[in-house]
Amino acid sequence: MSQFRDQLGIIGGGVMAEAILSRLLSQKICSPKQIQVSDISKERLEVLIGRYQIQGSTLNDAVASNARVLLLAIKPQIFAKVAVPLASSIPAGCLILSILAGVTLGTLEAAFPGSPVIRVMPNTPATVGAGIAAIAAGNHAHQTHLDLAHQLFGAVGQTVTVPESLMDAVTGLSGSGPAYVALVLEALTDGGVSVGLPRPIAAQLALQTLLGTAKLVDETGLHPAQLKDQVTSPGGTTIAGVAALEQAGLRSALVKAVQAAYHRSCELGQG
Ligand SMILES: NC(=O)C1=CN([C@@H]2O[C@H](COP(=O)(O)OP(=O)(O)OC[C@H]3O[C@@H](n4cnc5c(N)ncnc54)[C@H](OP(=O)(O)O)[C@@H]3O)[C@@H](O)[C@H]2O)C=CC1
Ligand SMILES: O=C(O)[C@@H]1CCC=N1
Repeated sequence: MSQFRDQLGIIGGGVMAEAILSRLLSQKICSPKQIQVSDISKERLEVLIGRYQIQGSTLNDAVASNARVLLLAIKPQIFAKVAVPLASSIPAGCLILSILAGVTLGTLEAAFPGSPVIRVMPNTPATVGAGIAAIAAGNHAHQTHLDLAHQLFGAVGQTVTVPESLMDAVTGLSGSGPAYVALVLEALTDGGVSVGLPRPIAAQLALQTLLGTAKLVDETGLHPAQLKDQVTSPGGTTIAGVAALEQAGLRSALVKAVQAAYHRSCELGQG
C-alpha cells in the first residue's frame, strides 16, 4: 500500500475517527504529522495526541484550512451546525470524506459548494483492519478522489463501491452490524454460563465459534444454510438449539434490526 502524502484533517475525534486514524498510522499510510484532528473536547484531544502523537485543535476551521483531505466524523445531528462555519475555511480542491450516517451527498454538496465529496460508511472493526467501508462518490469527485478514498479505507479493511441510494441500507447492515454481532456474542456467552460454564471459558468458546464460523464461510464459500445442515445431526443437539432459535424469532429479529437501522439512517438524512 503506497503512502498517502497529503494533510488529512479530521473533524470530530470520537470512536470512528480513532478507529480509522489508528489504523492509518499503524499501517504507515500516514505519519502522525500528516493528521490533524479537531474535537469540541480538549480532554479528548489530549487523549488522542497522547496515544498517537497527531496534531489537535478545538477549532474545526483551523484543521480544515490545512487539509487536502477532510474527514467528517461528527454526529449527523450536528452536521448543519458544524458545516456552516467550516465551509469558508475549506481549501479549494480539498476532498471531503463524510462518514456521517444518513447525511446525503446532496446535503454535503450544498454545504460545501464545488468541493469533491465522497460518502463513506465504515464500521468499527476498522480498528483492527477488519472493517468494511462502502463508498459513494458525489458529482464533483473524480476517479482520483475515489481511488484515494479506496486507498485510505482499504487500510482499515475491505471497500465496496455502491450507488448512494444504497448507503442507508449499508448503514443498517455493516455500519451498525458490529453491535448486533456483539449482542450475539454476549448472549452465547451468557447461554454457556447458564448451563454451568465458567464465564471466561464460555467467552472464549463463544468468540472462537463466531470467528471460526465466519472464517469457514469466508474460505469455503459455503452457503450458511449448508453450514448449518452440516452441524445438525438427526435427532441431535444442534437441531434442538436451532428449533429454539426459530421459536424465539432470531432470524426475524436480525432482519428487523437491519430494517430499523436503515429507516433511522434515512430519517437522519432528513435532518
Ligand atoms: N460508531 C460507529 O460504529 C460508526 C459511526 N459512523 C458515523 O461516524 C460519525 C461519528 O460517530 P462516532 O465516532 O461513533 O461518534 P462519537 O460521538 O464517538 O464522535 C464524535 C466526536 O465529535 C465530537 N464533537 C461534538 N461536537 C463537535 C463539534 N462541534 N466540533 C468538533 N467535534 C465535535 C464529540 O465530542 P463529544 O462526545 O464531547 O460530544 C466526539 O468526540 C457519526 O456521524 C456516525 O454516524 C459511521 C460508521 C460506524
Ligand atoms: O449508530 C449510529 O448511528 C452509527 C452509524 C453506524 C454505526 N453507528
